[in-house]
Amino acid sequence: MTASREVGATTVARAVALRATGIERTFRHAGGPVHVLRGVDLAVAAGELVTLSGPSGSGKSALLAVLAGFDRADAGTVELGGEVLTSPPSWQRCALLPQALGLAGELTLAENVALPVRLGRVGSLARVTELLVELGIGDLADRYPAEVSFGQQQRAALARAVVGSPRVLLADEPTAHLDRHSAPKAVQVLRQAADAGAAVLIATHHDEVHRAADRTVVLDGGRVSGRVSP
Ligand SMILES: Nc1ncnc2c1ncn2[C@@H]1O[C@H](COP(=O)(O)OP(=O)(O)OP(=O)(O)O)[C@@H](O)[C@H]1O
Repeated sequence: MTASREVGATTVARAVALRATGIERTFRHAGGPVHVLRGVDLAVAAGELVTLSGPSGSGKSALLAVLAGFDRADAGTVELGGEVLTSPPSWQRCALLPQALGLAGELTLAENVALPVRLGRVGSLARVTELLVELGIGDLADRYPAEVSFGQQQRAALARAVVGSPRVLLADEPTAHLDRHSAPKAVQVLRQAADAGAAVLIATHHDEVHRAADRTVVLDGGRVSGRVSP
C-alpha cells in the first residue's frame, strides 16, 4: 500500500502508515444514542502531515481516540503499518497528544516527557531536554503540571508524544492554548516529526497548522466531507 508525492520531477512512493476503513462509533447515554462516526475512511502515509478540520462536534476527537486505540470502533478497522489494531499500540507505533493532555500530576514536566523513554524504552533522556528547550519550557523542566500554565502543560504533552519518534503521531488541537510565539514552535516540532518519517494527523481549528500540512481532511457530521490540498 503506497501513497506518492511529487518532489521536483521525481515521484516518491511512501507507505501508508495509518489506514482507517469504515469507522463507526455510537455513544449511548441517557438522552439516547449519538452516532458520532459514520463510516470514516482515511489514510496517512509515512512522512505526511495531514490536518483534520471540521466544525466543533463533528467527531475529530472521537476519531483520534479510535485511531490511537484509546477507544474501540463499533465497526471498521484501523491499520498501523498494515497490521490491524486489536489492542492499544506501543509508544513507538502510535502516540496521541489528547485534548485533555493527560499529564501525571505527581511527576515534573521532564519526568512526564521521559515516561515513554523509561516505560517504553524509546527515545532518549537527551532528547527530552532538547524538546523542552525547543518548545520554550526548558526552564520549567522541574516544575509540576499544577505549577505551570495550561499552554506550558500542552507543550510538555506534545514533547511526550514526539519523544519516542512514533511511526504514527496523532495530535488533538495541539496549539489550542498557545500564543503567537509558542504556537509556531509546536507546529515546527510536528512538521519535523513528519519530515523524519512519521505519519502525522492533527485535529485543529488553526490556520497556521493547516498551512504546515501536506493536505487537509474535512470531517462533518461524522463523515469525511472533503479533502483539501493546499
Ligand atoms: N462520551 C460521549 N458520550 C456521548 N456523546 C459524546 C461523547 N463524546 C463525544 N460525544 C459527542 O460526539 C460528538 C463528537 O465529539 P468530538 O469531541 O469528537 O468533536 P470534535 O470535532 O472533536 O469537536 P471540537 O472541535 O469541539 O473539539 C459531539 O456531538 C459530542 O457531543
